[in-house]
Amino acid sequence: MTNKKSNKIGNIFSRLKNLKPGGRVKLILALLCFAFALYLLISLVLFFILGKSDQSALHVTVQNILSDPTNSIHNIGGKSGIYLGDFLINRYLGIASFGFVYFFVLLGFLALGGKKRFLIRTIKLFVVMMWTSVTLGYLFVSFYENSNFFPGGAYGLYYSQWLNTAVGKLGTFLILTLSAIIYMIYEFEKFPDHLKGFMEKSIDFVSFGNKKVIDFFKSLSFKKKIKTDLANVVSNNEATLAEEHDNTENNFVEKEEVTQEMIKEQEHSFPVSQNEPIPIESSLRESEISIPDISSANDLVSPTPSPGEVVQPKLNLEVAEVVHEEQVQTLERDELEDYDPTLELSSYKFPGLDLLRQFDTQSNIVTNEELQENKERIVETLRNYNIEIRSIKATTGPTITLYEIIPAPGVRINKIKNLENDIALSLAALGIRIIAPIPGKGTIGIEVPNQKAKIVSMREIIGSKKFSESDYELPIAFGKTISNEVYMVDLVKMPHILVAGATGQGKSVGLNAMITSLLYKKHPSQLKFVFVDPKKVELSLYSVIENHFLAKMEDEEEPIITDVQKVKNTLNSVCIEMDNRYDLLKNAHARNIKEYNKKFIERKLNPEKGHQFLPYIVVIVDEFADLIMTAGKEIESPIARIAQLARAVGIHMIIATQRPSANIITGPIKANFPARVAFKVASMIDSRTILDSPGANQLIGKGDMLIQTGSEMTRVQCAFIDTPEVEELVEFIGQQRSYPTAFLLPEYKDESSQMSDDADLENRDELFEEAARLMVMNQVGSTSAIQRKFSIGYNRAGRIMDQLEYSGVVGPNEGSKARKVLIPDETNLEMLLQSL
Ligand SMILES: Nc1ncnc2c1ncn2[C@@H]1O[C@H](COP(=O)(O)OP(=O)(O)OP(=O)(O)O)[C@@H](O)[C@H]1O
Repeated sequence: MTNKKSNKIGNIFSRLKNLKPGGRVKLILALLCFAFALYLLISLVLFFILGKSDQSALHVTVQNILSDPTNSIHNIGGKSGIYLGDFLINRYLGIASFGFVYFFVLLGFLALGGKKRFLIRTIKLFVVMMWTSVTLGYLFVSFYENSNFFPGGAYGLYYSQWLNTAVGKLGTFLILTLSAIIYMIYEFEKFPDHLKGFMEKSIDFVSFGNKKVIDFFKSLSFKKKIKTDLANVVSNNEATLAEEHDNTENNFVEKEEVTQEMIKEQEHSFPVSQNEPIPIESSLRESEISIPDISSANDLVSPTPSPGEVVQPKLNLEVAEVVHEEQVQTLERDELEDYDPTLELSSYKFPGLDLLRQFDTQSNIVTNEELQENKERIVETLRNYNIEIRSIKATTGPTITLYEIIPAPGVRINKIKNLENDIALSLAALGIRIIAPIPGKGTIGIEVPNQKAKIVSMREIIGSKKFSESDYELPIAFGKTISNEVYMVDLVKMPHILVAGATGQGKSVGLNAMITSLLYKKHPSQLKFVFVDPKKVELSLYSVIENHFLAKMEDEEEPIITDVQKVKNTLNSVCIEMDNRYDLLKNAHARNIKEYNKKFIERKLNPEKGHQFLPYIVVIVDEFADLIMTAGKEIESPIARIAQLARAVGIHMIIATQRPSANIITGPIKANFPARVAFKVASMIDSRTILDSPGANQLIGKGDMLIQTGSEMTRVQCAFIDTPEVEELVEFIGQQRSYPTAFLLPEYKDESSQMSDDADLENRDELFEEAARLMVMNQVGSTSAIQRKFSIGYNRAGRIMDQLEYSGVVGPNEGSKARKVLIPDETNLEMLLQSL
């Protein structure tokens, strides 16, 4: 070990020997500066301490320093020391002259290449020295008379007195204080850094571990050799002070890009570990704070030095206090605020009640006479048929009055029911309906139209507490019941509505009322309509709210779809939207749109994975009969599909027809539209088609309607909203800031263009072969079987089926029957597949 150490020392000297001439000059200059700084420091300090006893020497001049060899001087700096002390302290800047020591230290560093900020530091140093000198001259004038040393020097005294004469004592005081404050403000932030830098440099300077020296060595040309030394130093982990320089040097060699500033940063951030071996940079740092033996990190006890070994000065290891980071109870995160779907149109203003018309409702009140008259006639007619009644009660509605009677015991209900026409005759009124019994009441109801019907305005419905406070997802307010209650439903629960009524009975007004209630409650981000209007006039009003509330296919120009072919495409596109939404719901593990949107709002779903806030889509089809008559199954199939499945994904339908005949309202449609709304229809058969019971044929028109939800049937007077009101409403919405486009529905390829794709067996669907095997195995050609088995959408399954047909696996479409499978077994199928 001793040999190793002496080798290392030998290396240092051999390196010094190899210094280039330029390097040597720098080193010599630096050493001269440091030596002079030290000499000056000692001389100045001793001038203070021994100044009195060296009084005689105060008359030393530069000439007699060398010529007079007598040495009666105590200052170990000799005559020169005394001269310097006297000159700098008394005749020049006073105590501030100590700054010259620092100046020579800086010069030394400059010689070693530490050019950085030399000039600034020097300027600052002289400013501070001058200020100190003047201030001390100002404060300690008396010293100049009684003492052998002048605190501010002659310079300080001269300028303080010059200031006194110029601005007076107070002015001088203010100037000196103010300049000190200004300097402190400038320096305050940097002061700790400066102090630290100064301390480090001083320590480095004293301990020979100075970075400038290291830099100096670094710039020399003996890197290779030092690298080898480093390997030894690190592996043995027992470096001497000199070896640390090797380490340091080598570290610099390997990381030549590392700047001095970076080293400083590492110095702050380097972790202290007592168990792990100290990495190279650690040894560098420790060397810089003058801890010579880096092995002490693992082994703090130094071995007893053997003869010839260089004994290192024993240094205390200062262990930094362990910092205990404050702990928190819970992890605080910047929680993202909930997503607000309305944000994009946050300035959207909901329409106000003032857009709707107020009707005079007072003049149409049913009078008492009318009620009495009607009561008498009912009682009389029944008596004519020997039917006695125990009590009769009238409830006046907007269009009709309900007379509830309780017959005498023993009267057969059917008997009263059969008297419908007779009562109508005696009352000379149309639209009498007998409800026998009224469900859940045990009474028989006779609905008699009022002489003057009262118009139920949309305004009173929208303005009702029930509507405004409703928390329905998709509230639809229809109008008022017989008992004058606002009748409203949640479309989400319906989930689709079938509307029928003969022409002129209030169907269009009814549709407008439904749309209006939704427009009054929903923000454009929450609801989109798909309007299908083959009559082209009824729903065209709504085109002005295209970019707010409408949905359409991208390549579709008209927002209201009127062309039958386009209706077909749009409905199929809604089917695709439905399939897409199901995929999204499945990925989000949500059972319905409400859950899905809740998750999205709470930012639990990643938009980058295709998730988005899903608005409700309400498809409104006016004149459904026209469509079915022209396009038949092509319209019926997507409508039935949407009606069957779309509820959970927020797609709802309201379809209206003038002709509620059995060939229009077919089984699949009826089965999937449990909510029916009937305006007056032409015949009892029509009423049965729409409501599965008579009644709609007995209505009085003008918005008088029957609403059937499940088994419940309610007679309602539809709210009235006329065209100008609707125009004003949509105008109000339309003029507001909107989305750039309508809500875009997915692209749907028309079947005729699809046929070429489907027929193209080169581009067979990847599920084609598996689907073919499924068909052959089951011997049933069913599209829905493909859908179910492979969990794919209707359109894709249909395409696969077309490809199967084209390749001869299954036969052509046979309507409601399943297709024939043309391949008898799997062996034949495999042969066919190979030949394709
Ligand atoms: N709720 C209502 N209250 C009062 N009057 C109404 C109401 N609904 C409709 N009417 C009256 O009936 C007329 C016809 O209504 P509407 O246009 O809605 O009938 P429709 O069934 O749509 O007819 P079509 O099928 O021929 O378009 C209206 O102009 C209006 O005068």
